[in-house]
Amino acid sequence: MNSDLYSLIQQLPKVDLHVHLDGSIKPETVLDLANQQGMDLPAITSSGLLPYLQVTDNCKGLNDYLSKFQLGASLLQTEAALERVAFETIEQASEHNCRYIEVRFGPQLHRQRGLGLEQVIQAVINGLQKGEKAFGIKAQAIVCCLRHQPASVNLKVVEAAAMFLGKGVAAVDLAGDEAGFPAFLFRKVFALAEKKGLPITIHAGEAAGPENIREAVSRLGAGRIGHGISLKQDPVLLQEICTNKIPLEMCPISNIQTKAADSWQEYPIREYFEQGLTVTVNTDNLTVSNTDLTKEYMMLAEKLDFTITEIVQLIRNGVEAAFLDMAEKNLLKHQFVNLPSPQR
Ligand SMILES: O=c1[nH]cnc2c1ncn2[C@@H]1O[C@H](CO)[C@@H](O)[C@H]1O
Ligand SMILES: [Zn+2]
Repeated sequence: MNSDLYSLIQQLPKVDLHVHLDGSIKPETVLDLANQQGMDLPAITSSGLLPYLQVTDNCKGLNDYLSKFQLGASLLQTEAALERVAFETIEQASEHNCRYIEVRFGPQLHRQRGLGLEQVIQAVINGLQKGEKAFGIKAQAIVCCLRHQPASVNLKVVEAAAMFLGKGVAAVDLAGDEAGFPAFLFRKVFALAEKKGLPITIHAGEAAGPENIREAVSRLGAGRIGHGISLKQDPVLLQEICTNKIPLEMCPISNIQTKAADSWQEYPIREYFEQGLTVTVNTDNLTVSNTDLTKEYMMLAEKLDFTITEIVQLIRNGVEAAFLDMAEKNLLKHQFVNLPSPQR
């Protein structure tokens, strides 16, 4: 590995628009929480826990990837645990000079011990706000609807998210098993989100074709798309997304692990970038994917020859795509004015 390049990338100010709380619990924190909660674990060291929390290169696909969330979620059932893990997500981001982050989670997954949706959301926001103060990072939450859950549950999630709009929640999302539950099933849910004025991002084109991306932007009101890997299969749609400046939240390391792309050579980020799409680079899941922002950009440099100038452009795209109003975005932009842009 080129360590000069690594430290240059690490030092660049960055943003992360797509990171899941429940996929980013530090293994040591899993041990600690299990200890506090009297819960049995399948291993007693943090390295022993990794196979239960993290995928390897042998990950078979998105559903295999999603199986790594069970253990962590079982420990995120109290306000204290949620607040701690939200805080630690900001702490981990700060180690890579992240200046703005949107952390997402499905509040309905954290009710096993009786918490209400609003209590879960408030606990996460509390942790994010503590992290903002401690590390000088601006943080917001994104609330996820889940594909395998009934509309009745997702509608309640949207209602709860709307109560926190402008008070820590930036947007709503749709996550989970894309191949099993296509986007058109969620029209009622996202009609409510639109009615409530919630910005919308949808995981689409990760484990299924471009029809889910089309549905997301044309029927569900998505202002951003999570991943969008299969967009290249529909050049007309690609042009529409480009013209309408709808950002793609790409997560390169996760996208290779879930087999959204079969190899780095087939990963479409460079062609999207060169065609003028608003491509952003994000982590998806710090623990499940064993990643961080520096690693993501390093892979783009090493596997796809992205230069520092190009990396800086990807970072600026992320700032542009943030779910912030004009005034807040302009404030954030101040932190990205004097970036080094030497050619490698
Ligand atoms: O890359 C992804 N694609 C689809 N769903 C995901 C991905 N990463 C995480 N989740 C899902 O989002 C839930 C809330 O955070 C997680 O529990 C997981 O099921
Ligand atoms: Zn995701």
